[in-house]
Amino acid sequence: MAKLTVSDLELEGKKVLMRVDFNVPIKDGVIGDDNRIQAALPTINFVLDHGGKAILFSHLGRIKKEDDKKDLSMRPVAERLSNLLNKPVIFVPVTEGAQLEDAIAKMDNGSVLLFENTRFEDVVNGEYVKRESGNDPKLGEYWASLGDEFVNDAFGTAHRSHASNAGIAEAMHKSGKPVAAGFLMEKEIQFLGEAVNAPKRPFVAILGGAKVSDKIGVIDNLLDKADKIIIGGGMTYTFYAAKGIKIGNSLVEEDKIDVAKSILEKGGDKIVLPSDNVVATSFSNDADHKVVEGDIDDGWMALDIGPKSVEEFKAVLKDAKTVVWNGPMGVFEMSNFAKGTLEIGEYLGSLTDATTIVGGGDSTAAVKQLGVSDKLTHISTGGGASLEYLEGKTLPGIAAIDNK
Ligand SMILES: Nc1ncnc2c1ncn2[C@@H]1O[C@H](COP(=O)(O)OP(=O)(O)OP(=O)(O)O)[C@@H](O)[C@H]1O
Ligand SMILES: O=C(O)[C@H](O)COP(=O)(O)O
Ligand SMILES: [Mg+2]
Repeated sequence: MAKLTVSDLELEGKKVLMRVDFNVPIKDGVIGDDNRIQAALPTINFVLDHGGKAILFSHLGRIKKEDDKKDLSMRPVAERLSNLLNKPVIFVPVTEGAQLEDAIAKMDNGSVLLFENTRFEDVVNGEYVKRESGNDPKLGEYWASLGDEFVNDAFGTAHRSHASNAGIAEAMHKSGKPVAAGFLMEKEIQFLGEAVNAPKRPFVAILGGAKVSDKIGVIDNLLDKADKIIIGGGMTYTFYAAKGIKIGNSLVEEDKIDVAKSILEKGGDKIVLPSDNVVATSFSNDADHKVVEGDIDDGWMALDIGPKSVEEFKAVLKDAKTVVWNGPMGVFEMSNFAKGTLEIGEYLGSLTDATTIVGGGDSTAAVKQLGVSDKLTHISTGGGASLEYLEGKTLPGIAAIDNK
């Protein structure tokens, strides 16, 4: 069903609440890759060009304790956004209260404001209360009260039912205010929709990265859709554990080993695991490292897939007509463990006959860093969101947008 979009709204002089996904890789206040910020610019510029007041907000990282807030302020994002838009961005270092309300009241038409990380609301007075990520209706109502219209352009967060996307939308509906999709949201739905509804086959999914407990369920569901599922990166070792292969100190989610077992039983040879890995003595680029096949001894951790696995994965990908990739094959941020991700990325770039879609904050950063992003069909800003969309799930962030 067609969704209401930002171009359907009356914007002049309106306070336009905009949920964006600015959950970018960030370390010590330095942004690693700003793809997600860039991807939201068309919608932001559209609102500004039409005389709207753009009130932006996003989560950044995960906040579970007070201390997490130190490194996860939105301030560096506001600075980057200001550079990209080439105009000032009013940064408000709080998520509610008089300071925010006053700043909004003072906004001129065509100006931009970004307030602090919405997940700061997850920890209040030192307690992990999850107001944002548990979708506390009071918080959604409060944020909804700050604006006239709500534009959701945060495709990357659409699989979450949080106060800042689903909660606000519900409150807007109750008060008769419109909820529309931004251009990025619209584009992502269009692109991924084709891959879900009628994938050209063989359809191969590649799952890696580190969010094992989040994404392992997706693999289970993708079994019905994909022809092959390649597992790599940090996702691998929970599956190794399920198969009784030794994993040393590699990343593992103990309480998902049973899920991995049942996926392996159900999937049979649809599931492709790496046969060798680059293992290291510690989580550091300077650590001693070597390639091993099969068992990983105690004192070693796997940080990349090995060369044999790369060749095996390429053989599976060779005839693919649709490839969806989420999650790097190794700790690509460290040069000694980037090779698996690089080689798979380059190989995908060479598959000119296939639709190749990469999703995920770090995965996107990886293909950009490695210089292969131009050769891929679509770079999605969604990680978990693109996967759940591909599974055919209804995403709460999308469901909450008004139909036309
Ligand atoms: N073997 C491994 N051990 C530990 N971490 C790994 C391993 N392989 C990859 N990673 C890490 O996984 C992280 C990325 O995983 P993640 O699931 O966040 O992917 P993503 O593309 O960012 O998706 P999303 O947008 O859902 O977060 C990287 O920081 C990378 O270093
Ligand atoms: O990076 C993502 O996938 C989204 O921004 C959601 O973040 P989350 O996995 O921390 O909820
Ligand atoms: Mg990530």
